[in-house]
Amino acid sequence: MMDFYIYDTSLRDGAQSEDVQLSMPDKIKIALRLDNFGIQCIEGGWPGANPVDNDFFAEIKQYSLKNAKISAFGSTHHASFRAEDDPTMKALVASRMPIMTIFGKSSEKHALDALRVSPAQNLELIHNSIAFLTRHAEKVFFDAEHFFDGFKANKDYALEVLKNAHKAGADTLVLCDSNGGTLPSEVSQIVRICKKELPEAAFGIHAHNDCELAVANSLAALEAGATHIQGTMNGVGERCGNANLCSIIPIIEVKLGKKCLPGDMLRQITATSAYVYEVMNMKPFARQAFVGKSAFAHKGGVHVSAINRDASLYEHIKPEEVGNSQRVLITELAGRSNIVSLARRFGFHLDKDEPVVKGLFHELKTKASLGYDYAAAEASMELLLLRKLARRGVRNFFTLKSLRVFETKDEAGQPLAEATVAVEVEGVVEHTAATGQGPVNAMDIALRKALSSFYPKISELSLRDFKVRVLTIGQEETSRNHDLFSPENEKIPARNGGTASVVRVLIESADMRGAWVTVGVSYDIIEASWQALADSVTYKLYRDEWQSHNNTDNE
Ligand SMILES: CC(=O)SCCNC(=O)CCNC(=O)[C@H](O)C(C)(C)COP(=O)(O)OP(=O)(O)OC[C@H]1O[C@@H](n2cnc3c(N)ncnc32)[C@H](O)[C@@H]1OP(=O)(O)O
Ligand SMILES: CC(=O)C(=O)O
Repeated sequence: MMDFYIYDTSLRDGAQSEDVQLSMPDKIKIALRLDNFGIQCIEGGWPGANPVDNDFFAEIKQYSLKNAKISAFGSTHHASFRAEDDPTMKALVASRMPIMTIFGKSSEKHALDALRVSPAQNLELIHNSIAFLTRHAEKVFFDAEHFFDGFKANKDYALEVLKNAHKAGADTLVLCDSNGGTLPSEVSQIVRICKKELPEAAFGIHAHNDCELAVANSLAALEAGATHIQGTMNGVGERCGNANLCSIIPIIEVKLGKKCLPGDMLRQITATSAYVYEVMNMKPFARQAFVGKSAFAHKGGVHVSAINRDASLYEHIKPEEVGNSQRVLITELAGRSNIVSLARRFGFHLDKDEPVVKGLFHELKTKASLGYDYAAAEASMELLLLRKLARRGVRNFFTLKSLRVFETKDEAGQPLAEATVAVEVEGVVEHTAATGQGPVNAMDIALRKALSSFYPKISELSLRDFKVRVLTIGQEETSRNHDLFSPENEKIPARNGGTASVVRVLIESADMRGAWVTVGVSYDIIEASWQALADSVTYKLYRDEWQSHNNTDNE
């Protein structure tokens, strides 16, 4: 038995988000994943509103869901029809979904200005629509749209709407902060009054995030007695979004010690959030509470020093509880503790005072201050660490003997890039040339050609992303850092901004085992790209060798 009823509206209100457009198969994929995750009710869309939603309701019937019931959403019937003749009501019934949710106006202003019906007529629309649908669904939920604004304008009318909906047979009265402008203290107070006026009714909350308060408002309602919470995965939704279930669910389970998911499904929430982002074709929000990439990422040396002693000193819950993990970042704000922690991740137990830690600390910190973003390029950081520790066979798989890149135009005036590369592998020099779509592509093709006879698996490597960023670190900053660190520190020659700026290149590469990111920094974009490319290829070769070495050991 769950303490709270989670109602997901990602496929309906989430799809009202400006940057979300879901196909029918996308909706099915998300619904199946949310069912698996343990959501109790999934609002599929508005039957009759568009072909995708119609197809979704037809298709979802082919699946037997283990946790969720699907709800079909719509409005109260139109004033010009009787409930039984209204197209929206008919489409809801035709969907044959077990749960039907309708929204109706709970503010006089909305009845008068948006619907252009009298407040008394609005009450009739609500009553007739709910009474009609209760004959066709297992449950009917009533979304009291603009409830909090309506209550503040005319408390008696807003309460009359709820009483009317309850009398008509609505199973849950869902109080909506449709414009997202209500404060938690108001939500709390208003929900308590509603519960007092209708002690036998079940209450829900549907909050929007226009004041960044949707989660806080949902929790305020829940603490005041609401048991049904509507929200979306990752908080997607119209305007600034809906209450984020990826925050509400962990708060209910971990902070309040109540249940809203079966068993230990909470551990799946980070993966489920990522899946929904992927299907919605959205970039995940790194700083998202609980499930974001940065939710348990530690950058400051002081923090890392403390978490190495006890993670709870800077973590409010254990990341594993929500299926996330701790990350320690190596940046200009790192201390030696960051290095110790990083090394431990790769299986090396180092002491903070070991010379190798000090050396690594200086090198990583100086490079970070010069623009090498090791938080983004973890593969480059791993290579640097392993090289410094001279462990795990990170060797020079190849030595660059020469590199020439030039650009010309073909007869049609199109740009043509050509690269020639000479590399030495175990005493043998290989010299190749290639043309490409741009200088980096040409360099990439030429390098792989040169290495392919030595390392045939190089053909598995693909470059997935290439990002260039002009850095704004000033020259003064570089010299200040040189005072701070040892003289052998890498120096980047003077830069004057504009076209002489230093650039950072990040390359994301992949093979069948996964993806990795490498970095290069220089005032010369070709050199920065070369550094990132060389690290990418080295990382692939090192990982393959390490893997086959481990497999041999295990046989
Ligand atoms: C708070 C919310 O998020 S509610 C959900 C909002 N979501 C959507 O609107 C997405 C789906 N909507 C649609 O596809 C279309 O709006 C449709 C198919 C539902 C209706 O399209 P149309 O018939 O062309 O109407 P249109 O969208 O221009 O206007 C909305 C109509 O709904 C009516 N309406 C609005 N709220 C309600 C309500 N609670 N009860 C009954 N009717 C309502 C409006 O009065 C208006 O009808 P009118 O012009 O006759 O007064
Ligand atoms: C019902 C709904 O989506 C709202 O009031 O915001």
